[in-house]
Amino acid sequence: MNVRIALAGNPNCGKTTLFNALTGSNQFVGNWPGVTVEKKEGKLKKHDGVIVTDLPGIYSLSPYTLEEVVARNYLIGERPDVILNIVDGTNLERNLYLTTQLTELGIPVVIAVNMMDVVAKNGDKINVAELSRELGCKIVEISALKGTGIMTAAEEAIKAAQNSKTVPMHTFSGAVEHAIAHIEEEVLHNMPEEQQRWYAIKIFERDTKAIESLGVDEASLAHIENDIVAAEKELDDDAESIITNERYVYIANLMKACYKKKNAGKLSTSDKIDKIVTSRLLGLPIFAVIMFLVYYISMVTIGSSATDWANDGLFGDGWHLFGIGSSAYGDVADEYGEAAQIVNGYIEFAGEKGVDTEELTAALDTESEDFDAAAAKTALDGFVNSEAKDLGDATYTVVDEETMADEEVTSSYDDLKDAVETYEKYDCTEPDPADYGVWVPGVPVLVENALDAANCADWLKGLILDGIVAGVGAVLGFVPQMLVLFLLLAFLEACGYMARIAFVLDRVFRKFGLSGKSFIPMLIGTGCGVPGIMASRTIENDRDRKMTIMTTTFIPCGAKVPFISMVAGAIFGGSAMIATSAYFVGMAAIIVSGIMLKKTKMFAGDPAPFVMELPAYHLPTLLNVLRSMWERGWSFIKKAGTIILLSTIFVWFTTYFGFADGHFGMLSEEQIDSSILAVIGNAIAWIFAPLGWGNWQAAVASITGLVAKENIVGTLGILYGGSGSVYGNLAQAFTQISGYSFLVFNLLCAPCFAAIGAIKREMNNAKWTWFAIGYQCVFAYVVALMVNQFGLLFTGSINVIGTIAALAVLVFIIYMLFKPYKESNTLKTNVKISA
Ligand SMILES: Nc1nc2c(ncn2[C@@H]2O[C@H](COP(=O)(O)OP(=O)(O)OP(=O)(O)O)[C@@H](O)[C@H]2O)c(=O)[nH]1
Ligand SMILES: [Mg+2]
Repeated sequence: MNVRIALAGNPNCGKTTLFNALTGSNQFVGNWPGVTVEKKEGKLKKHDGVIVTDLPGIYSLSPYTLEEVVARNYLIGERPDVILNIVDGTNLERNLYLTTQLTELGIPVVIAVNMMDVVAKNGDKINVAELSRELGCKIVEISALKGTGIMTAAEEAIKAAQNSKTVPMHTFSGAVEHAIAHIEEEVLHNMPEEQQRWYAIKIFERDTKAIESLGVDEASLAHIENDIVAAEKELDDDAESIITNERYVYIANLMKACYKKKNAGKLSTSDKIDKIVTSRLLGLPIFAVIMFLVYYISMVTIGSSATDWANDGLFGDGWHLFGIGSSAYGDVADEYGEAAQIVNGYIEFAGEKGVDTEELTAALDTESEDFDAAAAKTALDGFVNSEAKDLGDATYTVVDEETMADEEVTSSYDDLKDAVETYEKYDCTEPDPADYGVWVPGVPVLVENALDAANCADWLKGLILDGIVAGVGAVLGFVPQMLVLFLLLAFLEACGYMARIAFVLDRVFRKFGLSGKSFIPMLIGTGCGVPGIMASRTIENDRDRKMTIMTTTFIPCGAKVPFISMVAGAIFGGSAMIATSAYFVGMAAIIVSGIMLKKTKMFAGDPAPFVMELPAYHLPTLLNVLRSMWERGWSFIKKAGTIILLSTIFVWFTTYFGFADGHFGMLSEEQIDSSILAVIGNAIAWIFAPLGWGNWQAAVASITGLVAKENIVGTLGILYGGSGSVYGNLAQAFTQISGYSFLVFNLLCAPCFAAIGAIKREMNNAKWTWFAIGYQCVFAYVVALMVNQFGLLFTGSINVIGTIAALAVLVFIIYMLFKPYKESNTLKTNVKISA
């Protein structure tokens, strides 16, 4: 027995929630219309041979947007065995409009009235028995969220598929029915009887698609037209409006008979919240504050401490279990570190002054095999009591660990004596973190020990440690931060606030050629650009949609976050401003591109009205929020285990192998400049020289970023790993200006291959795809050029040609921004306005 159940209903009525509950799938659920944009199939739990299909939401069977076409084509073209019509019980009147159409298709229909938990809480009453009798189909009350009634609904659907027909109970007024009967007789008599009515009504509405698909001939059409015109005359309206209006009148009567609202006329809580949140005055400021909080919490407070743990602890030297002992150890380590710095500085200074310090240095070397604390103390005491006495103040250089900057320090003889005392207190040995609480070694340490124990070959050890662990670890280190970000976004989505933002932002977005609905693709794009680009399907207007596809990936996606954090940490001392500014740069890029592109011929067209329903606010379930957080986070982790792993292995091999000293082989740290990768990088680095970072490492990282943006971090991690910390080496390789230019370029340029694929699919046109990618790359290049050149200008090191080029670009952009443009006030295409 094979049964295909289709879940059909208005957007945001809970189809996907029900689908997940029935099939055990994990499809995305969000509290706004248009979450599902493709049909999804799943097997019904505990029932063999029953396939459930989740469809995008539709308001009617006359589709406006792309994803509505998907749903309609499935219902009409593939004809499922039964339709399970999900109806939002809190929005009965509007939802039943679709129901009246579904019952005409000649496919058995079972209605599931969803959100019954909310209906009950509001104290509203639905007379299900009466409604079922009026509509002619079985009705089940359910709550997809709580899981009540859902199996009953599915089982009723299976029963209906096997042995019942749904006969539309609703009839139109006499003249219309007369015309419909004629149409059925004239052109549809060859069709199975139950399917005739739906097509007859469509032909009555003069639906060109239906007429074309049936291939109705001219003569019959002319014949039918007489009946239609007669009905139009009698009812004094056009055919399509007659049908729409009569459906609404019918539903209004149904509602009177079957629905009792408890607090009729009063504002609901959602309405009250919306009065503030979407108000003209407060809407935008509230949005700004909430977004700031989201990024502050995830990037600065919780997120960054979690990320520090992951980077320095889990994928670093190690960490204290539960953090116990880490502050005690921190104090001790600081005390020892300061003392050691003075002691070493003094010895270095003495060496410069001609004192023979060789023996002393050897005695203090804790790495050496015959290190002995007592001997070290004796040697040091000897130094303090004789040679050091005559030296006076010592001046020496210290290298700052974070910034790698050199610093001149002067210490007196008394400082030395104090320092030596402290130093000897620790037996001239760096304190061991394991003495303070439970010390868990980091992954690299564990792996290194294991490899040493296994007597692993040097090159393999290098590949595993410097290649795989360093590269993949650098990416995974950012998982905690991203999970916090995704958690907060999932909450905002699920409670219903995101839909409000689309509404609030529409007033702003409209000014630069986008729709408020473009916000949702961009928002989803903060997680990953691929679903972000796909979400643009809900935008009705073709121009708005293309523009959204082109600009969505300007917003930093999850994969770009690690590299933004890396630039901020290494080059800008960990400033939170950098991460925040990346989102502003992304936003600004969208705005500027929108305004400029809108004025080109390609994007000229009709303005589109904003139509979107605002879902009721509700407190999301913890499970749903966690699920959506995990979905996004998991895809990030999965990528680290596959594509990023392969890329890091590739980067490692090409980094450590190459031609040096006349033969091909493995290179030492100092010879990296002759590696295969360096040769490739050097060949293209000149392109980026005007942007301030014409070094081969950065060029290579930008290229590997096209495979997956996480690779930028992994690649830089390997290329700048060498001796010293990655951050320190990066700080030396970039200035703040060139670092920011590097960030801006990689933020705005073409997205990863997966997202390019999504652009191609959604544009469905090679020319547009290339235009989009080309535009993104050129735009990224010129913005980075301006950052670098104007930055240099302000710091006084001018490059004449570069500055002129940057100025020319700036002038062009300003010209495009202020070039007069008038969007037509009238619509050029015909738009139907229905009730
Ligand atoms: N209170 C309550 N909320 C529900 C119920 N069913 C679904 N929801 C919520 O309604 C919102 C929309 O759910 P989805 O399953 O994404 O709706 P959909 O019909 O698939 O929406 P589209 O894919 O946009 O057409 C989510 O926030 C759900 O948590 C229910 O029975 N009770
Ligand atoms: Mg859905």
